[in-house]
Amino acid sequence: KEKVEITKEQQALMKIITDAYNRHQIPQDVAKKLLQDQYSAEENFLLLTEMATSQVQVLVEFTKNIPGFLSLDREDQIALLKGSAVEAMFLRSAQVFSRKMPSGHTEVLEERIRKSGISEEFITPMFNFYKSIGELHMVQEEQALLTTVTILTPDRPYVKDQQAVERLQETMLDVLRKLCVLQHPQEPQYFARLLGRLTELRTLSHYHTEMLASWRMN
Ligand SMILES: O=C(NC1CCCCC1)[C@H](C1CCCCC1)n1c(-c2ccc(-c3nnn[nH]3)cc2)nc2ccccc21
Repeated sequence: KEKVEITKEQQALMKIITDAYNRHQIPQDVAKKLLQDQYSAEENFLLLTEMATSQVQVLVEFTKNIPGFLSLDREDQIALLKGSAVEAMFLRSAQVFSRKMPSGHTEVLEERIRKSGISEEFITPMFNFYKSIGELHMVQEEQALLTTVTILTPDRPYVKDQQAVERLQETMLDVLRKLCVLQHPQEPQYFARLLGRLTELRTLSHYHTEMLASWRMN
C-alpha cells in the first residue's frame, strides 16, 4: 500500500491557498440576510446581483494568491477568471448552504431560496448539487483547493497557453488527491467523487444565463 505523504512545499502551498480562501470571504453573509427577512423576487434578484458582483472581486483577490497564477499570460489570467466566475459562485453558494447552522436554519434557508424567484426547472438541479457538495463534508483546505482547481481549468474559452495552466492545475490536483487520501482514509473513492462534482458544477453553470433570464418577477 503506497504511503501517501504531503511534502513541505505542498504543505506551504496548501496553507497559502487556504488562508487566502478564508481571508477573501463574502463581506456580509447572505445566509444571515436571507434567514432574517423574506424578500420579494425583485429584491432577491438585486441581492443576487450584488452578491455575485462582490464575489467576483473576492475571486480576483483570491486568485492573486494562487502561486504561479500571476506568472501566467495576463490575457489568460482574465480568460480563466471569466471562465470560472459562475462555477466559483455556485461552488461558494453550495458551501454557504452546506455550512453547519443551528437546527432548522438550513430548512428556512432552503425555503427562502426555493421561493426567491428562481424558476422551478432549475431548483432541483441546483439543490441536488448543493446536497451532493454537503455530503462530501469537505474540510476548508479541500474547499479552497477545489475552487483553485476549478479556476485553473485549461480548456476555458480564449486560453492561449493551455499547457501552462495544465501544469499549475496538476500541481493543485496532486495536493488535493493526497489530502483526500489522508482526510478520508476509509473512502479511497473520495477524490474521484470530489472531481465528479466539478462536472455537475459545469452543467449547473450552463443554466446560469437561462436561470437569470427566467427569474420570476411579479
Ligand atoms: O446570494 C446568493 N449566493 C451568493 C452566495 C455567496 C457567493 C455569491 C453568491 C444566492 C441567493 C440570492 C438571493 C436569493 C436567494 C439565493 N444563493 C444561491 C443562488 C441562487 C440562484 C442563483 C442563480 N444564478 N442564476 N440564476 N439564479 C445563484 C445562486 N444559492 C445559495 C445558497 C446559499 C445561500 C445563498 C445562495
